[in-house]
Amino acid sequence: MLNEAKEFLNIFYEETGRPNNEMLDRLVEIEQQINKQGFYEQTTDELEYGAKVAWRNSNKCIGRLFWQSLHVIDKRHLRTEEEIFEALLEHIQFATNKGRIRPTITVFSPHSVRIWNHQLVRYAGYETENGIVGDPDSVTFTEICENLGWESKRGPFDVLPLVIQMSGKKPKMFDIPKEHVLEVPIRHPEYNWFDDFQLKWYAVPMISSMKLEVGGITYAAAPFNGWYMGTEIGARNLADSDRYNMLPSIAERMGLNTKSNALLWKDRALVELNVAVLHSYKEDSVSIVDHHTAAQQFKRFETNEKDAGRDVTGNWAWLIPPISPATTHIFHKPYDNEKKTPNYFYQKSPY
Ligand code: HEM
Ligand SMILES: N=C(Nc1cccc(CNC[C@@H]2CCCN2)c1)c1cccs1
Repeated sequence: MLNEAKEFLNIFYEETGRPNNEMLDRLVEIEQQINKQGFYEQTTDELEYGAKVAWRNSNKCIGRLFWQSLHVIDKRHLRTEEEIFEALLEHIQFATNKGRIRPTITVFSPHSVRIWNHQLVRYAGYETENGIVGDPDSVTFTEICENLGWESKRGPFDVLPLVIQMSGKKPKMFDIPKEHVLEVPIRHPEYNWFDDFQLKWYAVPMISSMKLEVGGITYAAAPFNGWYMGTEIGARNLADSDRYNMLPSIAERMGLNTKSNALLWKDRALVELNVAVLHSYKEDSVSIVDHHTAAQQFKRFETNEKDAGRDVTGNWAWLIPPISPATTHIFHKPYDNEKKTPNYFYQKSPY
């Protein structure tokens, strides 16, 4: 832990222009804390910078240009599930900001809290005798919520409750008041029949299942949000055959012959679904980025990093968008997938 603390302190002091002698004093303090208690407590400044650098080091993220503008909320002092629930509602409200989404992370006490949700807002999924209703990705977690007593409406877009567990205790479940959840109905700029699908999606993606690692300290509950790239919703969440599987129905309404692959009916339906997603979010003034703009922003990130004398690391397979990947510069170059810390990592499931 001391070595990881030293490595991080070097980055923190060097990149923020803090004096070297202060770093040495701080390192003595940290070494004493570790020798005495087996761990150390980071200052809010250290934590804030660490969370930003962790974003900068996230190899799968195309949105890293804005890494320095992350809002970091320090909630390490909270001790009860109720306080944590309140802090999560504050996060949702602050990040949503009536649609002008603010990239934000809330950091809770290391190792003592787990949030069982994959994302703070996500739709439930139900196995029924005639297929799955809602989001197939959520079926397992939905069953857990129902076993914990959650009353579900068994509809296609039911927002799941928050499940918060303090170490050593049973998890507690909290419904999110619906006025906290901003959603966007999906409509198409030209095809009026698109409304008949009654599709919608939530405005803000807030990942709550990953851990933040900074300077040897692991924060197992540190939910973070950005805004969506349109393809996440239009080319995966609503399109995948094992998600909302909308392509056949859209192609049908477009009058395409779905018997012949060569007519590219899937591709035409995909493009129109993505046009609809971007159109709907923009018309409702909810932040979103198309994959072409996102790739251009990522190019600027690469240039900035080079100018800062840092090597950019990345995971090519995740960085290319799922539609028209070869129309972006990313497709045409390799990326070094070296894992640096600070960073965000997967962690073992709490259930
Ligand atoms: C501001 C707008 C942002 C956009 C448009 C964006 C875009 C994306 C996209 C499209 C992915 C791939 C997700 C997938 O395919 O499932 C991704 C992954 C990721 N992003 Fe970003 N991002 C943004 C902000 C952030 C922020 C604020 C953080 C953390 C502070 C972050 C951390 C990550 C991480 C850790 C992954 C990899 C997730 C995994 O391994 O499953 N991103 N991002
Ligand atoms: N735009 C976003 N998308 C995003 C980022 C990280 C992780 C995810 C969810 N990825 C998991 C899904 C499910 C399997 C493959 N993709 C989405 C952001 C979410 C939080 C900050 S940015």
